[in-house]
Amino acid sequence: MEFLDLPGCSVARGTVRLPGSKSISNRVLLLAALADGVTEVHDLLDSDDTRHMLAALRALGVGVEDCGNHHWRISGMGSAFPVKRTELFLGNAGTAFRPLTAALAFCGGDYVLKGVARMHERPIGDLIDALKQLGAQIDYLGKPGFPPLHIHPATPAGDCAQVRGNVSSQFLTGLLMALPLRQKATTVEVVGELISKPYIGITLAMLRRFGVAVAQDGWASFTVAADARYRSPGEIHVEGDASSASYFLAAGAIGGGPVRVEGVGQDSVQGDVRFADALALMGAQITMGPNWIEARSPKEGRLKAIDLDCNHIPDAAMTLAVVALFADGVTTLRNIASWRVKETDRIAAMATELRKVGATVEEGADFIRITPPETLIPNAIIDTYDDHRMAMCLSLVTLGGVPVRINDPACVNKTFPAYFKVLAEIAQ
Ligand SMILES: O=C(O)C1=C[C@@H](OP(=O)(O)O)[C@@H](O)[C@H](O)C1
Ligand SMILES: C=C(OP(=O)(O)O)C(=O)O
Repeated sequence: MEFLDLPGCSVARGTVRLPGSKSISNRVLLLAALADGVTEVHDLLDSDDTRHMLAALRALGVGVEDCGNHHWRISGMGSAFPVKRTELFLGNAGTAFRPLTAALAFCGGDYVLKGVARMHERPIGDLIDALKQLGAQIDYLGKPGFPPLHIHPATPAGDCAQVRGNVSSQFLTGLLMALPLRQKATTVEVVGELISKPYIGITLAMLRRFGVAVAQDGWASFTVAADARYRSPGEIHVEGDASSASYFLAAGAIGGGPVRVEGVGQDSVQGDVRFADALALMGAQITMGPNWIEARSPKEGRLKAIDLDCNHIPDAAMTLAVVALFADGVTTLRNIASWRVKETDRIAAMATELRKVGATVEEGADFIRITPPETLIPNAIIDTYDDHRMAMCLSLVTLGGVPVRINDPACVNKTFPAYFKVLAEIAQ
């Protein structure tokens, strides 16, 4: 489908059972593949990003069985893959590309890793530099610092590496996931600022579930012991996706509500549940249980603009940019430089598309500032830049009662193939 015409609506109400978390699904799949024993994975996300990870694991010789109803059985290989030479295509899945690069660097084989054109523009140099300090042998097949990559067997090397954390936390995540494969005590030190910290929290939580403890000195240094080894937890349940939850919570905050999302709540390991705090700051009524969150419009009056450092919620913060259209005042979202190196340059893309519906938007290297229009411009034709979050975020404009055309709606397949169907169930 080339485009999807969404009708204007004004009320959002209902309950949404969330699809599985992308971040947790892809971590669990790789750790289960590298563990001793069989792992029964429940509630796995079914989307392009997880399909790329599953296809890669199959190509590497891992036993991967679809038991139906989002239940997968992964037969762990115990620290190495049987297939020693293959080429993997990982689409635009950062959570597959970066951790697989790190893990395969220590698996003693020859591997070529490729992605879509945009993946070949997304930086990976800081990860490769750190892996090389640990003996990894990796060649760039295109532009230095970017995929595609050719990975060769590692050579013996030292026990400490430094990694820069200010471009993507996925580099540190990849390293942490790979360290137990070295069977040698190894320390990784973070040089300078570390962005998107809650994702490191997800990584550490998943490593713990698979039997690996990481000794931590704040966010500055991480050590994995020589005898660390992944062990299957037997069964594991994937939480609902907290970033996907943001669209429905925003809908509840804009369109009256209540909208309840089920699958994430106050017990979640995902940093993006903190999106609910940002909505509360804007005046939305938020309630939370262990594994659900509910959002309604403010008790009185309209939503209010905010000025917020969004470094801890880089993905869900995009949703705030659209909520800003419905808030009184000027909203500024800060410390979001990483938006520029994701599925597209998200600061530029968001600015362009919000202007189409009448907003005044200022952008800087690491911020976006949005002044809502008096009235939204109807029938905007929204471009989505092959970015699932652009499509999902901009669909919320319809809650202002204006129809919107979304170009290339299928880009939501990256993390949430059923998104528009679910939105139609709660938005009237
Ligand atoms: O580790 C993860 O699962 C992710 C980390 C974040 O990336 P950065 O660390 O590049 O901000 C986030 O944007 C991405 O969608 C998922
Ligand atoms: C940045 C994202 O994806 P990736 O995991 O490919 O980095 C995202 O889903 O918003």
